[in-house]
Amino acid sequence: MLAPMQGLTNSALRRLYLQKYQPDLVFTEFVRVQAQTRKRVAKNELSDMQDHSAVAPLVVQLIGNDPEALADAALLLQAQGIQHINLNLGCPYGRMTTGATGGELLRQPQRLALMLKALRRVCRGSFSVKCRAGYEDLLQWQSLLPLFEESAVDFIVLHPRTVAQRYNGTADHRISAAMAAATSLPVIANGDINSPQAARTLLTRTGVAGLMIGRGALADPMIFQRIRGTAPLEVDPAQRRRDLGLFIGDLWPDYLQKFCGERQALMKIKDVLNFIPDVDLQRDLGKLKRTTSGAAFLARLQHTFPV
Ligand SMILES: Cc1cc2nc3c(=O)[nH]c(=O)nc-3n(C[C@H](O)[C@H](O)[C@H](O)COP(=O)(O)O)c2cc1C
Repeated sequence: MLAPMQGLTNSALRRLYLQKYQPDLVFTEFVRVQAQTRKRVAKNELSDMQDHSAVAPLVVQLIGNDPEALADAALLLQAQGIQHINLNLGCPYGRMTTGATGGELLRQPQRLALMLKALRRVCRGSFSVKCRAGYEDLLQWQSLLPLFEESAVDFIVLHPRTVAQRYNGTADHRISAAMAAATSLPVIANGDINSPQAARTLLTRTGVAGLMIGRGALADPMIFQRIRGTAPLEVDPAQRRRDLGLFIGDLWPDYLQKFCGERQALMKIKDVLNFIPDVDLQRDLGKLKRTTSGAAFLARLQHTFPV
């Protein structure tokens, strides 16, 4: 499944992945649930959800801390046809002004239990959580697991770093294996899955039910197909350029349509380019990122990443 990534996995990017790269499931960026207003979810966030859910399941990820507001938001989304809800328990950049959210909630198990209960009560489709292994302690998941089991979540996405670690160090998938062995709930492993080979090893060695891939799927959109064996495991540098040229070229018209104006679309597509890590492509990607108009962007793309 394609991971939720704020600022990146908007409806245009998700649509392209579903049409061409076929993850089994896509997530929205996190959707902030407002406890202070009766609306609960901002209008622009709602409009970003109304598309492709017929092609593959769309999971809407909520972030918030108020049980009642979260339940209201889930009801509102379900009334709009959304069937799958996920709760963010991993974001390390909580907004403290409106109370602890995301990964911070791992420090508030009592509140968390109320939130899980409230959401489970109203979610008629799947209700899942996405969490870190712990706040500061990589073993905290052991005390969180009974909470997830009691509230009968449908699956757990585990990113086995602590919240305090943010993105430092590496995701320790021995923890994913340990969690999968400790519960009958499906555990989805997430974090640092950057190659189809690593993905396959994880699937065979850890007993997890599935994989969620974020940055690795931006670096190589075909990773889902490579894992399944419907695309080659490896490609030569010329093919790599062609694949990226196609990916970026397909994304551009959708971004132009989604974002107001060329400037905004350019800014947004450059955010995607930042996640392509190939050392030998950085010079050409740098030139692409320095373009200042749509025409220049396209000309440079066709010149350096011909398809
Ligand atoms: C730019 C960016 C934005 C992210 N936004 C979210 C988000 O909205 N919700 C969430 O649960 N995780 C978010 N994450 C975390 C990813 O979903 C994922 O857990 C993390 O990147 C580890 O997986 P990966 O190594 O496959 O990227 C974000 C990560 C990045 C890099």
